[in-house]
Amino acid sequence: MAGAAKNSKEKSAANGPTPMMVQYLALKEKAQDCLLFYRMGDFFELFFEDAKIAAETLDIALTSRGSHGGDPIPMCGVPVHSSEAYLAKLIKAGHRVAIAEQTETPEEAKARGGYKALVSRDIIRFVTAGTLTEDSLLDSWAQNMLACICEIGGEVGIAAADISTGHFEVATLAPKLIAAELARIGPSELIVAEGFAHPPVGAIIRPKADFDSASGEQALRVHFALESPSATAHLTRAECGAAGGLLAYLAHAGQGKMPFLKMPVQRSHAEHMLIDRATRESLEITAGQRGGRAGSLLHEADRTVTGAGARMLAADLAAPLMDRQAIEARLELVRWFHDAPLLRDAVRAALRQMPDIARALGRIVAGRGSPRDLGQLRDGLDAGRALRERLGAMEARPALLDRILPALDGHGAMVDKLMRALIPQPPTEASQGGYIAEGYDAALDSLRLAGRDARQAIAAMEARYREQTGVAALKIKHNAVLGYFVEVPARHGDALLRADSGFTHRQTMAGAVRFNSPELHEEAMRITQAGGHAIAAEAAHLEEMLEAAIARRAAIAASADTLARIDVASALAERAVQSGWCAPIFDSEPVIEIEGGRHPVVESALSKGSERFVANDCALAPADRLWLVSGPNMGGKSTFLRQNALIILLAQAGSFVPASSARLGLVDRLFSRVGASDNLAQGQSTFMVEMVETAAILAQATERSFVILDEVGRGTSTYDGLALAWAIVEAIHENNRCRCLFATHYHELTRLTDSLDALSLHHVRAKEYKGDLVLLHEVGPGPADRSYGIAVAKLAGISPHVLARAKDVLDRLEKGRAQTGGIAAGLGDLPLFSAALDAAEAKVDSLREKLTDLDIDALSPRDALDLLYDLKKLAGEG
Ligand SMILES: Nc1ncnc2c1ncn2[C@@H]1O[C@H](COP(=O)(O)OP(=O)(O)OP(=O)(O)O)[C@@H](O)[C@H]1O
Repeated sequence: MAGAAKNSKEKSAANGPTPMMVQYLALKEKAQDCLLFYRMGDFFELFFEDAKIAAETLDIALTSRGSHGGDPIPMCGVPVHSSEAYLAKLIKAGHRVAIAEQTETPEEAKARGGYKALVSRDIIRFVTAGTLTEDSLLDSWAQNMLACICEIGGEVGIAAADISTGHFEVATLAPKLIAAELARIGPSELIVAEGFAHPPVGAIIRPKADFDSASGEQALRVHFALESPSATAHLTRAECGAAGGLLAYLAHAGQGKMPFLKMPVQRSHAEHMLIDRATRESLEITAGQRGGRAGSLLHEADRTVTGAGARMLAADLAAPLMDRQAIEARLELVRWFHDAPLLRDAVRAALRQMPDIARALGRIVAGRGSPRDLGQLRDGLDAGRALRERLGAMEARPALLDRILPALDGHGAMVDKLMRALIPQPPTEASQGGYIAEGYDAALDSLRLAGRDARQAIAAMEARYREQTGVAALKIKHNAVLGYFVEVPARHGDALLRADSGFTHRQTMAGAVRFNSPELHEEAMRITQAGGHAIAAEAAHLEEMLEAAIARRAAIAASADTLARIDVASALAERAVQSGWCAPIFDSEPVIEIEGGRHPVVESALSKGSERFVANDCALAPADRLWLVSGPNMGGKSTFLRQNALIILLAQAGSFVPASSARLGLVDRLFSRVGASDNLAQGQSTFMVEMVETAAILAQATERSFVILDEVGRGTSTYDGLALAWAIVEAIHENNRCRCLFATHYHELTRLTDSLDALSLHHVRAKEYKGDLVLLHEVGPGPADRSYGIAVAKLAGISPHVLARAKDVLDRLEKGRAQTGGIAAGLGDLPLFSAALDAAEAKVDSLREKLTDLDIDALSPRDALDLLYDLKKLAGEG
């Protein structure tokens, strides 16, 4: 095994652990529940439980080395040069890793403590899902958020950051809104203060002291070098606490080395449409059912051409806006690109070539910047400058563009310097040099020239030696251990081994003999010296350029944001053109008037099979705000419900929408309860989940909200389900008074139109043609005439005799329903429903009234007979 320590250090001494083990255990103590990558030469090695976990996750061999307390020590290792790939796998599997590096060379250790001295090691970094900056460990199109929450004085502070780009935000929330806010942020790592009530599953608990609001505010001031206390005065105590917790965690993860962060943006949850986790999942906004992007709205809408654009679009869709002006500003920019196809193409072609400067900057500020990262800044900022000139020269620019374009200015001096200093394609690895361009530094050029001269001299020497010795196979080679040497095949070795040959023997191999010569030694020295000086000179230039980039980090990050916004707007314009999406119009009234609406994901799936999507209208307004949608299974109810929710979401994110026209009143909260998704992993039954989510909707939906409910109640027995659905519709109509689409198979619910005046009935059309069911996917007014369940079963291929039997059973059930009034018989007693029944009861009561008022003794036989006729008539009418 490479990198193994000396045996003497590994064996367990009879009287206690070896010095190496003592060092390892101390580092492991510091690493706590993180896996410890312990550097040994060219390997990172893991021991004990860590080794077992890593071997299993990485599918690498588990061996053992030495013993501890009498037991063999399990061990596995990964080569340092390929460790990123292994790290990525461990992080994906949910682990965190502490990297323990050698902090001195073996020579330094020897000089310090003699031959047996152990090289000192320390943890230099914790690699965790939320603190990554490496390209290879991140998805270019997705944000990578680290979030932090704490509670101070009854309020919850949230701080969230993507350190790969420097994005940093804080917010204060009421505790009940935490889940929705976390669902929007979608952190890959969540930090929670010790003692936080009900920490979310998987959260990492950190000491309470890290979240102290006064020290948090102080930490912000120090980190951002803020001189005036007023710079943080707008932040709440909860926000300062959360930001402090986040900074403390980052300092811990980087072991003092802080990553790139912009000044925190203070968010108010009222800025965004509130969308809880269940709604996000059911609408598949940024992730499809299987977790990835496939099948999601984001996937369907995304035509961005840069990683930064894709990340911004994901963030926009995750947080639709509530500010009409801000939405309209975004829309204006999309429309501008929509109406200018040539410009759009040119801008997208330019953006496509641009490197990801936000992430390059993130690596630079985190202290892991490479020549390649500087090359990316150079190319990205230069292309940004060209784009700025082009767009700035256009007429009738949208206001938003005018606002963001200036952020592309001001990098001229830096870009020019990087252009002169760097070669066109600088490498990621700096240690070998070669990335500073010729002509940038005369001293460096002459060092390189000296090296080149010496290499040429060595090449000439090789030719001369061949001639001199008569050995045509003689070669001058180089390796890391010997440096330069002369090599001849073994059978020619004797000629050079002679004392007067001018060569000194260095090594005999199986098939070759290796020599040195004073002349070769001299040239080799020249190369090494010149090379070493050249590398040092390049490193000094690199350092200086990295520092310069760090000093300009805020301006570079602002440029990256501008480019991302231009990418998002031009991509949404492209998407709109591709499928004929329209610009939504906003209205101050809480209306939803959508004509020709489509579900973008279903439409695109159908178009792959050359099927046509049937567009449908939706018209909700205060006086007709609750639609009950019925119709056959597979008829398109769920699709209709979702498409309206998605159209609203796209519109408020500043996108065109898949419809022929859309007039919308802003929606403050969007709720969707669609389908019965199992949540067994969390120990809750389907029905329980359904009710928990519905309860949240009833508690939170306002008059400005939009709710879609799909077959709520179907997760339990028919009677219970109908009863709940009934009560829920009433509550939404009477209490929440929000816009709502409610899909149901309970035909009985249609009776609610009698009592709920803002409720109307709609259905998805179907017809039977030659005994087969044809689903038209058209939404029309009125209730469905029947449920077609058996016809759908026939479509699905249920065998004819099972269908025939089902028909018999259905006939009997329907007969029973006719006789008893069905399962909803008797619902008229409900207070809200009583109006309809009162009319009937009024007639029964007039009969009773007449009988009660009657004085039988005062009646003549003739009057009695007349009265009987009257009563009979009255009863007949009842
Ligand atoms: N407007 C439409 N145009 C064309 N095809 C559609 C349309 N709406 C739905 N479909 C097709 O019908 C399928 C079923 O739609 P959906 O799931 O919305 O039906 P549903 O009425 O909710 O069914 P169920 O009651 O069984 O849940 C979709 O997967 C899609 O292929």
